[in-house]
Amino acid sequence: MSLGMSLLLVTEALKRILDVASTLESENVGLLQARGRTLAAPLISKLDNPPFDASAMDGYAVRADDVASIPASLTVIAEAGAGRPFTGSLGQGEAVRIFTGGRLPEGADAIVIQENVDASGTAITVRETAARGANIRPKGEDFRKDDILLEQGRCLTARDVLIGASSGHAELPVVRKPVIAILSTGDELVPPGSPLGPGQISASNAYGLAAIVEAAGAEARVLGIARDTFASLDERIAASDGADILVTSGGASVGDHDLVRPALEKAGAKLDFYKIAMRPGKPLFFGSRVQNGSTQHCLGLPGNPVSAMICARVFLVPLIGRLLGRETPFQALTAVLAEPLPANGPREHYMRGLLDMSESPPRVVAFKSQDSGLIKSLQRADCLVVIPANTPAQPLGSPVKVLKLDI
Ligand SMILES: Nc1nc2c(c(=O)[nH]1)N[C@H]1C(S)=C(S)[C@@H](COP(=O)(O)OP(=O)(O)OC[C@H]3O[C@@H](n4cnc5c(N)ncnc54)[C@H](O)[C@@H]3O)O[C@H]1N2
Ligand code: MOO
Repeated sequence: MSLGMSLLLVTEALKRILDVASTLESENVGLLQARGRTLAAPLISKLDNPPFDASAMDGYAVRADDVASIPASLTVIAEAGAGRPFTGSLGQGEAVRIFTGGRLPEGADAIVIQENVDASGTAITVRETAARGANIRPKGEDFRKDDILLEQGRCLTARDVLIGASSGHAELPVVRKPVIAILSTGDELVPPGSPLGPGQISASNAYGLAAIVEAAGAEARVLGIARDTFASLDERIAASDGADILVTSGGASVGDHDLVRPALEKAGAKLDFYKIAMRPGKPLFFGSRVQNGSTQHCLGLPGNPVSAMICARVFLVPLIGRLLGRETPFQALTAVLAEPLPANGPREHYMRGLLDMSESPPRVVAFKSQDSGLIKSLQRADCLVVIPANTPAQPLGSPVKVLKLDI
């Protein structure tokens, strides 16, 4: 465990977090519950699509040879609607009335659309030729039985669900949703909407964090607010039993009331690291504890709402991704500074800013004030400008790494 002044680099901290996490077990869910879940195995088609040669239009199934010279007179011998196939066979000079989705009758090899036909009882006159295969969707044209349609690890979209249903699956195997317990700590916190007493503030972190957790494909279990006492922390930590990750906010620093780490250690957690070379996010800690044979990862976020949210995006979202068996890298891009930046200190700085993608290369401005108490600037920002530790002052036009904020 790294303690005291040895601050871990952000990349190293992230690696250590991801290295100890592995994909959770899978479960089957119905198609209506599948969107947003992570596919636990490749999706293999059980069917050909279409399952039979099918008409793409309303009209008449014919033999292409019979309509090679027009006008052509044919006799309608039967009807083939969708789901009501004609089981006989079509001979020379014959046609079958067919509708979109109807199975192509044996003997037919083209569909003439009804707009090109004059009908009088069972006698029809075809006014346009139709080439072999015209308006027919051949069996298996789209996909075939045993084709791999979706790769394992995909976050299922609406279109994925559609193809799951089309390929004969009533349920899909998905990775179990990680359960993320979220614990707020601090004597000063009151639930949002409650009147503030002296020195109190609105406890916002759990709500922002729960939203990130849900967006990342996990289930949030909000544990409420623990007071700055071991008794209160012990009780709330116990309520996290069974959760895959326990995220705490606040009480991570060095103050007299920062009891979260000792309380977690009391509850059996082994700390892996504490303090990282990141701004905001210096007092971040990570560890894990084993309960009833399963591992619970413990991520301690700083209390400042901006720090908590940025650290959740940088560390918690990839950790959830790892439990789900999918990669969720931050999409880093390079932009140039539209305003100069002062020299950076000893921590990698994740600066809130605004990105202008309409220029090439994109231009970015980092806000002047980066105090981690300023919630409105996080809300307004659309990116984080990442400045490595100890970078000297940078003039306008300098290239910088930028992470788009998608939270
Ligand atoms: N002497 C030092 N003081 C501090 C250091 C340091 O290295 N030496 N680090 C600073 C840094 S950096 C940070 S970040 C903060 C984080 O400290 P904690 O994680 O212990 O957070 P708290 O003190 O509990 O809270 C900080 C701030 O955030 C507010 N807060 C807490 N929880 C919530 C919540 N759920 N919703 C909204 N706001 C919350 C809290 O009221 C405080 O204002 O420590 C520095 N100090
Ligand atoms: O690292 Mo703290 O999160 O800057 O305010």
